[in-house]
Amino acid sequence: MKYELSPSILSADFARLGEEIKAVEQTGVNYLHIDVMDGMFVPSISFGFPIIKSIRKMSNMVFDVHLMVEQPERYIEETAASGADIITIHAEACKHPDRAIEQIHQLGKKAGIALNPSTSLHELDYLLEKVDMVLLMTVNPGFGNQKYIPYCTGKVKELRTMIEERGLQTDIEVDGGINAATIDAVLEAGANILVAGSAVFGKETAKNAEKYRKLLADYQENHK
Ligand SMILES: O=C(CO)[C@H](O)[C@H](O)COP(=O)(O)O
Repeated sequence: MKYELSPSILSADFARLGEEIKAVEQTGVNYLHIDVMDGMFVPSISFGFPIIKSIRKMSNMVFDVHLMVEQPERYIEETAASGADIITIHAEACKHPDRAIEQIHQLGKKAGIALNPSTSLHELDYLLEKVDMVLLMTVNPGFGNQKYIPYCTGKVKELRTMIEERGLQTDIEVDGGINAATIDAVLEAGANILVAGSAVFGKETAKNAEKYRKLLADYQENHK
């Protein structure tokens, strides 16, 4: 399994966004987590497609776009056109997730389905075979720098078992409160793509990105 750090630019200094992204990219981190928030599905509003288009021009990282918006199907085409590589929609926000996932694949992008902490894994019963990634929120979505919700560890474990029992290779991404105190638990539970916002961006962005990149590379090396 491949382990990836996906630094969330929600915690970056937007006045120096290009520099911040370069700092993580230069350490060899492959993914970049991009949260689009609409002020409806989640309380806050982050940024939209003009920003994604601009940063696409200066970065070759895998753009891991997390649509925290109501009726995300309205924006799938624009997300793809902006330069996303992975498009993740929330099961709670979408009336026809099966159709939305198909649309993402038709546009040549990887599809992710996201679940809030208290949303049951049963939402995945008929979708798991269709997605490339499941994003499990490990905080209630909407803000960076929140505390990891401990019951999510069991949920990650349960999902990894479900994936293995079905003979799939689906990625599990965890998002929210991932830092030095929680990283071991989510890795041991079976997550392989780790979003980290406040643990990476800040005064020592490059140093933090390198620390977690290396930790994941070592973990991968020891779990072949
Ligand atoms: O989805 C999110 C919040 O809703 C974000 O990805 C958030 O940036 C994670 O931040 P942190 O690592 O600081 O918890």
